[in-house]
Amino acid sequence: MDFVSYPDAEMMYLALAKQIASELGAFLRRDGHASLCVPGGTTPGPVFDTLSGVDLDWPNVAVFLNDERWVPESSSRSNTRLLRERLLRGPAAKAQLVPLYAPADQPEEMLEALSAGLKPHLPISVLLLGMGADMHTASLFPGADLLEQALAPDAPLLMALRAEAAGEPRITLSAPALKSAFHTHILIKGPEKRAALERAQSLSITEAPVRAVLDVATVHWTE
Ligand SMILES: O=C(O)[C@H](O)[C@@H](O)[C@H](O)[C@H](O)COP(=O)(O)O
Repeated sequence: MDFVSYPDAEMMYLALAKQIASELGAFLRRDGHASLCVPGGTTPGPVFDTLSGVDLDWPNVAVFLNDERWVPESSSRSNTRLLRERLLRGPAAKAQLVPLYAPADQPEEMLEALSAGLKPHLPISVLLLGMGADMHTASLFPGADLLEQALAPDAPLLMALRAEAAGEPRITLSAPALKSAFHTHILIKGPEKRAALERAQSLSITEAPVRAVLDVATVHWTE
């Protein structure tokens, strides 16, 4: 794991947005297309604000979430809503949004259709992840009902998971799908998450699911 500590949040958001843009740019020049997989939650908004204004060949960038809470976009809990409001604006409005939600009572009903939409965009060019203080990443929560299956090397691309800490049912990329990424960044803020990250390194992967990606990730942190 690489660990980068920044003097303040503003510098971290700017540096990370710049790095992601440059990694996407390299894929676009080489392959003509790229994919960007991003977290929801409260931390990444300012990175999205900067990234959305960067001049890139956005129509050839597929953007999708690491995971989604099973709520419609009208809910303030919707990660898709966050993406539309903070990332898919300005120049980045031309990116292709690959959905991780479709109206249905339960995520299981949509797994097949959503996986089919996602498959053409794998492996992920650039993966940005968040992490909770409980050491979950994406919706790989400690104690989730299907955690072991989602961590297994032969896990399907997308899975529906339920966990007490998660609130709603979740849909999430599985560990092997996340691990396929060419570039992996984890964005965390504050002393509690830094301590959790350190603790994660001595725990098992089911206790600290973020370990699934730690050895290939660059962690970006500030107070
Ligand atoms: O839907 C979600 O909640 C996310 O995708 C999740 O994995 C998030 O990245 C972490 O929970 C950290 O969330 P915060 O940035 O809000 O602390």
